[in-house]
Amino acid sequence: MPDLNAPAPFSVRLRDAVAEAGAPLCVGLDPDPDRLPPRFARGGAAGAVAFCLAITDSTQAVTAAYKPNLAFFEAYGPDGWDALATVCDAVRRSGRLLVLDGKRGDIGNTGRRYAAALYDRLGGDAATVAPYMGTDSVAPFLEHARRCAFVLVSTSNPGAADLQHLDVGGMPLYRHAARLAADAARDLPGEAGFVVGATRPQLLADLREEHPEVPFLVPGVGAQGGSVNDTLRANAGGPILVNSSRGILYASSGDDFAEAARDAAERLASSLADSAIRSAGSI
Ligand SMILES: O=C(O)c1cc(=O)[nH]c(=O)n1[C@@H]1O[C@H](COP(=O)(O)O)[C@@H](O)[C@H]1O
Repeated sequence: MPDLNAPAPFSVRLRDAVAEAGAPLCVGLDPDPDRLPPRFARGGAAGAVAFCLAITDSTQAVTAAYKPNLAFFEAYGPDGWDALATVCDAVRRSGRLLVLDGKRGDIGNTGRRYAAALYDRLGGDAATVAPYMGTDSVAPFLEHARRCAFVLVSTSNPGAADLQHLDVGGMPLYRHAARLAADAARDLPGEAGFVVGATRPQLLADLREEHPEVPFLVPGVGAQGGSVNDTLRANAGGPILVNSSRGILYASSGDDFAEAARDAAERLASSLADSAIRSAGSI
């Protein structure tokens, strides 16, 4: 008998979350003490929690997923773990997808503990995973049914070119990373997704052509300069989450920060929705 209470596969939940939000918007939760409004910055880890909860409250109507970046919580020390757990609870209660961005990747038995922390303890629907230790380092994140391992395939930063774009046996290394993740997921219960930066839309288009059904997590719009239009055109209608962190979180540093974040999220969501319609028309 199927368990009717079990959550649906990640791809199904992604499709539903995007339909409910009206756009494939992922809001990154990167509470940076140097950027928080002063009254939150003074509050340490508790200030970061209060700030993130104000952001999730004000943006959730148009948001399909939230992506806490673990670095911004871990930097608070032991209190940071509690802060992260509180923010994760709030996201789960909101019904939005929870993507945990820790960029993990290690030998198998260590990887399994990372996966237990992110999926079982914190309740993440997905986690970001670094693939450069190979298949056995990605596999622990694919052993959990209904979860998605977003593998760092083609990242948004300038240094992506240092290794990921190198020609390896007639094909750039990032395409090997994508195939490795997709192949590993075939024999395991979890799903593989790819992190693909918005800053290089041609690479996104190439990956989408080869992997039409794979969910993409796309950071790099807004503060890093990637274009929403180019991203959605290159994506050709595939499953996608487009992340913005600083462009939403720090839209204002004043007392109106939550309203400013809501306005920024609404603007980005509506430009994502418009671009998706335009690119569907041009196919
Ligand atoms: O895995 C990620 O989320 C990620 C991958 C990547 O290639 N580039 C990238 O910027 N990120 C993360 O996405 C977020 C981008 O933040 P903003 O540039 O402020 O929108 C940060 O949390 C980064 O760590």
